[in-house]
Amino acid sequence: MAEKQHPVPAYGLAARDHSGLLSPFNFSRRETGETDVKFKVLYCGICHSDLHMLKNEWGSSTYPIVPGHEIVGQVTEVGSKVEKYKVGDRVGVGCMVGSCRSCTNCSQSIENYCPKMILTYGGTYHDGTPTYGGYSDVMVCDEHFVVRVPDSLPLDVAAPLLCAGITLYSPLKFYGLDKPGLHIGIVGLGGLGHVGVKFAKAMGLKVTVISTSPGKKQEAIERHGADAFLVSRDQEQMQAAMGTMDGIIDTVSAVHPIMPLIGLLKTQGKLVLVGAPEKPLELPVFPLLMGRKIVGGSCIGGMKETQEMLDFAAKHNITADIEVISADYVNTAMERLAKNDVKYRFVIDVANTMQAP
Ligand SMILES: NC(=O)c1ccc[n+]([C@@H]2O[C@H](COP(=O)([O-])OP(=O)(O)OC[C@H]3O[C@@H](n4cnc5c(N)ncnc54)[C@H](O)[C@@H]3O)[C@@H](O)[C@H]2O)c1
Ligand SMILES: [Zn+2]
Repeated sequence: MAEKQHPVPAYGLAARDHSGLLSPFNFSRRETGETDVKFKVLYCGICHSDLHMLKNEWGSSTYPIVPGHEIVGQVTEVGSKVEKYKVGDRVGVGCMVGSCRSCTNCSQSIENYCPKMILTYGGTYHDGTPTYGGYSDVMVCDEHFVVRVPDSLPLDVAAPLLCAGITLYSPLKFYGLDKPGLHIGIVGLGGLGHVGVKFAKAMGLKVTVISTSPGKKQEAIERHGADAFLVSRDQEQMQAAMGTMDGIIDTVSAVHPIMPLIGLLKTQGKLVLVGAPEKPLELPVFPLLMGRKIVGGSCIGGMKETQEMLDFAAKHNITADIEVISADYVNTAMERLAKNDVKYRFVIDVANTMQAP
């Protein structure tokens, strides 16, 4: 029984099956261990991955699922060996809550690629119990997987940075697409895409948004700071932009053609996929060979880099554009997210709207 596994009562929203419908769920969290931080969850962002997981679109979901990996809150208790945090601190937890801490990847601060990485929800913790995410009132997490939210960032608009922010920041850095003056494309102006534009602009890049929705052009440019906007279905526009980009970050959540994107790249340009469609994409080989082009992937970021990203966001005043919702709106929010009807991230006001009855 999830309710009795651990001593600390917790309350949240869970899906019981692949209908993905969320409803109230009583469960429990472990006692605050020596290196654990316990915090009251204040806000939690809704990532498209939550939707994929709720509906078992990746085939790996086990129910019940309490989603949520863009979690921010205030520390209420710390274990005796915790060094970095104290009661009252503003903290966040992203997509992972554990890893082996000893493999090559862990020792290089890329715990996100540890073969034993433990997801914030839908995973199994070291003690054998299932992990539950941030659509819940309380969180307990080892301090290594907790980050500090800088004081200048309001918590609600900072929450989406914990996943969306790091998912765009990390590939820009790793693939060398962070050099001022480079031209990059960002495909999909959703939760990931819109913060990606902001990070890329703060790095001094020229940014073109590539989208199927012409209606997003004005906001992409005026609100998020993009330099240009391409409607991916407009052949003429796409043709005119061929061979102009040093890199492209593709955030699209559904199956889509990547051939036109490869065409937009300069010789030796890089197409980085971060969106996670449920089915494979078709990979045209010749256009890659002819321009020595690179297709890569990227998955969130390590803990050190996640903290660096938050500090960078604070320095450059980067926050997400959000729609704050109450807990009882979450199923409607999921329906809207599935229809791309969100500007640009839903964030649940957990503290004020999610209380145990
Ligand atoms: N790699 C990672 O570490 C990582 C982290 C977080 C999310 N993701 C994945 O990234 C994807 C995007 O997440 P998000 O939260 O930004 O989602 P979102 O729904 O906010 O944004 C997705 C964008 O893709 C666009 N889109 C959807 N279908 C399309 C299609 N067929 N053609 C063109 N554009 C289309 C939408 O209009 C929207 O702008 C999801 O698949 C999610 O699971 C990956
Ligand atoms: Zn996410």
